[in-house]
Amino acid sequence: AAENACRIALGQANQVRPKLPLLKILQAAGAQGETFTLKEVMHYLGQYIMVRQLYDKRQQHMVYCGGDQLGELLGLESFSVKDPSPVYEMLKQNLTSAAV
Ligand SMILES: C[C@@H](c1ccc(Cl)cc1)n1cnc(-c2ccccc2)c1-c1c(C(=O)NCCN2CCN(C3CCCCC3)CC2)[nH]c2cc(Cl)ccc12
Repeated sequence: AAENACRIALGQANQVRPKLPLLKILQAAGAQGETFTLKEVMHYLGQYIMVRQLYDKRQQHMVYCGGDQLGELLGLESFSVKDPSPVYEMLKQNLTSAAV
């Protein structure tokens, strides 16, 4: 009924469309397609960091992304996963709403 239609519409509403530089990073981590939920974007960025071994093996909350496309996108040499603000800042610049 109407609430279902609304739920379906809202379900679509939380899709985001990464800009090309971010999309390339997500695809390098195995992402398919061009629109994602924010949760999926975070998952693939985490996978990317692991696959590219950008985190410090001893201090595993530290990510050293200088020299990597991720660092280019963040404008950072490194960051701690304990302070997500630079990542959210980057996402604000690199995600557009995919609402129909
Ligand atoms: C809470 C969450 C988070 C999520 C977003 C943010 Cl902006 C900060 C923090 N988080 C906590 N540690 C990590 C992390 C740490 C090192 C290497 C990879 C991921 C993550 C990140 C995830 C993720 O999807 N995390 C799932 C569980 N993680 C636990 C850590 N695990 C690894 C830790 C290093 C050793 C191998 C396992 C992987 C699964 N996605 C991210 C994307 C970015 Cl741009 C940065 C960090 C993460």
